[in-house]
Amino acid sequence: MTVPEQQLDAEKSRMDNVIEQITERIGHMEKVTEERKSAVTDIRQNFWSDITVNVDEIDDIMETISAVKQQTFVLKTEERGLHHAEETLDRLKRMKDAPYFARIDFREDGVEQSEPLYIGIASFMKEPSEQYLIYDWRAPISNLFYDYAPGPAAYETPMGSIKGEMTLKRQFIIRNGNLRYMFDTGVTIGDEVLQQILGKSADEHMKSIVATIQKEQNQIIRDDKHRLLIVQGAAGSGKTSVALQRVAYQLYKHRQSLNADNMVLFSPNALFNSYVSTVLPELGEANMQQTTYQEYLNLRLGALFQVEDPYTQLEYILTSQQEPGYDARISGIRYKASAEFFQVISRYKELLEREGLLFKNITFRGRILLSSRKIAQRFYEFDPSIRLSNRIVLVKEWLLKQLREMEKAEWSEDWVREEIELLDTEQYQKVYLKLRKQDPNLEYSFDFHDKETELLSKMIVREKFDRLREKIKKLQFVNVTATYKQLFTNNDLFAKIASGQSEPEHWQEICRYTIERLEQKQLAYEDATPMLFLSEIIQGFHTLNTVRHVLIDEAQDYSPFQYEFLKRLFPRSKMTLLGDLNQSIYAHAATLGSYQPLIDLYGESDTRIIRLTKSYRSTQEIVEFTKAMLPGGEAIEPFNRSGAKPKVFRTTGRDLRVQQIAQDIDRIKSQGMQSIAVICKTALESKEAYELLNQHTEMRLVTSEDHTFTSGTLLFPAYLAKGLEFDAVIIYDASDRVYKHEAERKLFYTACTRAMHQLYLYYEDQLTPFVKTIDGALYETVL
Ligand SMILES: Nc1ncnc2c1ncn2[C@@H]1O[C@H](COP(=O)(O)OP(=O)(O)OP(=O)(O)O)[C@@H](O)[C@H]1O
Repeated sequence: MTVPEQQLDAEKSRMDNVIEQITERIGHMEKVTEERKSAVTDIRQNFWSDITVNVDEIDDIMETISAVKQQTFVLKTEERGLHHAEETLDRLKRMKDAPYFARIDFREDGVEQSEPLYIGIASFMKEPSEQYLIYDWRAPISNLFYDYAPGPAAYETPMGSIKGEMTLKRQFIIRNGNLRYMFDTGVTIGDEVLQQILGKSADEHMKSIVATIQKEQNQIIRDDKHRLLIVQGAAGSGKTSVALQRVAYQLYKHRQSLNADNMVLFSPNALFNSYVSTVLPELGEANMQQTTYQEYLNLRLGALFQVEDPYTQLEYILTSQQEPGYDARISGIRYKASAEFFQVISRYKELLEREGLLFKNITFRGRILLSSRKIAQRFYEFDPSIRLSNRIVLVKEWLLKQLREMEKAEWSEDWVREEIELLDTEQYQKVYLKLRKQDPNLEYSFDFHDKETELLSKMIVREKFDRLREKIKKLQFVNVTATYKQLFTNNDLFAKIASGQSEPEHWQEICRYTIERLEQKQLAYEDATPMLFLSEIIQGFHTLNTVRHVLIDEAQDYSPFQYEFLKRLFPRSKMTLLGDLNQSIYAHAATLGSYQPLIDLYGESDTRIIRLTKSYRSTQEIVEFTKAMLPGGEAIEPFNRSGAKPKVFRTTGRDLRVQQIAQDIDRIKSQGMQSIAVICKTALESKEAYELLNQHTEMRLVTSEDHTFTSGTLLFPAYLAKGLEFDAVIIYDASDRVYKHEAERKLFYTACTRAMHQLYLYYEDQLTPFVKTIDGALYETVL
């Protein structure tokens, strides 16, 4: 709806006025920041000169400590003040360029006049009246903008619901302090602004969507009631965007009790982390902790095993169909990801409380000091009602005590004398000084040599035993690997604890494969979480209690087993899971065929599922084309933005295909598109494609080792492109020999849905059966 000229002028002059006030405030805050900076520097420089250090008497020492504490407190307070001033300044500078993006006029019931309210990334008040010139988008009243069209409306406050009428809803696009565009809207949030935003080129960083959050997305951002929030959203429906705005919202709403360090985002890989890392700072918030599941596995298990990453596992699944043992591996992956296997490990724990836990021999210089059998005997002598992990602690203490006795027995052993002979001067010197300190006249006494030998012996033995003690303190005497392995070597044991479950297909082969890898100190990705879980329940869980909110993007890629583990890892946390079952690409995906296992985690009453069906990323043509690949894809709704039809090229031979792709890339670039992705099925295919294509046109090969996302022409396997988006996507080889098996459908869909404006597919002979639309694309044959 166009706005009359007169109102446009009024808005412009209001905006200029607000910017002027922001500019003034910036000036003021710059001064405040400078003053605080110099106060902090001053305290740091004069930290000790303001304190009288006196350590003569105990009272003096106490007084000195108290003065240091006092001074530290003053410094910390000033530093906090400086940090706050810098943050405010930074936010004001950001607001100066675009102070707000919306206006709503709201008349509260019982009040005559409606109030205009302007909404921006943060609140701004007129001084000294404290009248709001801008409301933070997260303030309760701002909810009106996201949830209502003009007409009756209401918003919630801590004091209750405020009802009234929205008489105007207006949107602005302000850039660099200039009002570029403004219009009044009748619907919840007008399509015009969104169309402009979505029509732009892809960026190397994700953008914040605060100005155009849609009603169904807003529910996700503001949900505060449920322990577990599950978002099932179509490709491009804004799941990642919403997750980040949700973090910003939570940080605002619970600013007294929550900070960015209490929130963790699990994302698929480091590349994706780099892609989303700027959204929160853009909103003036600190970034939450960002990690990947693999990073956590490596942290916990990396010292003991070579832990396979999910991409290596996936690469095997996609490329090794013909290899012996393939079906057994797939069956093993599925089983070890399942809730059934989780149950097996839980029942195993109950059994281990009574019998079967394995320990390691404690050896010293090739001798067994304490045998695993003896340790096990001691372990099972403790009262069985004591928790497994507590009994381990008791065994640890017992072992340390035993060790003290054994250490003494070593002092007079021959090997100690031999080691003394080999000591260097520095070590001798150390002992000599120590003895002198004990008795300055000692070196003249007749037993000096004996004393020296005694001390050296103790020193040598202690050093060696310290290493043993260190291992015992880290509970390395428990043989978790062997205890896990037992499940695969002892058929009777497995049958006993898995009773009631049907034996997984290819079980004997799964067992062989598992044992073989463990013996090579390799941990297959499917074994990593079960092994870690077993280790935690035996040795005590390393819970992360300070984390209050966990967000998991690409949630469909985690298994029920992993969710059970994460639930225990973060016992005090809310969870937001954002996923799309249509983009499940892992072999264990079948174990999460629905969200039921997730609902079971915290129970129905503590769980909410929200579905997002509208896709914003791609043009209507691309969405129509891609949704036809999915059974049940009809439910996906494209956002109203039109573009070119996807193009499908049939070529006669690989060389021609490569030439055609290279030509198309150059043409797309000449149209001004910044970001182009050539997507292959696997890393293997990507390498080959890169070697061929790079001879014709410049591009970057992306691998799972990459940490930074950049724009330009990138080439990578589909699974690494997850969560990302590009102006144009080129599917390197869409032939049916590449994408044929049903298990590859979702991978293919994921690859195609990365395209925002243009999509190209190339194939030879036969096109993949997953492409169904005939009218929705342009078909061409290149000869
Ligand atoms: N309300 C919105 N306003 C503006 N842009 C939006 C909105 N919602 C989504 N988008 C845009 O749509 C694109 C897709 O969003 P996002 O990546 O968050 O979707 P997704 O559901 O996580 O996708 P996928 O599952 O395919 O990775 C992004 O460019 C995002 O900025």
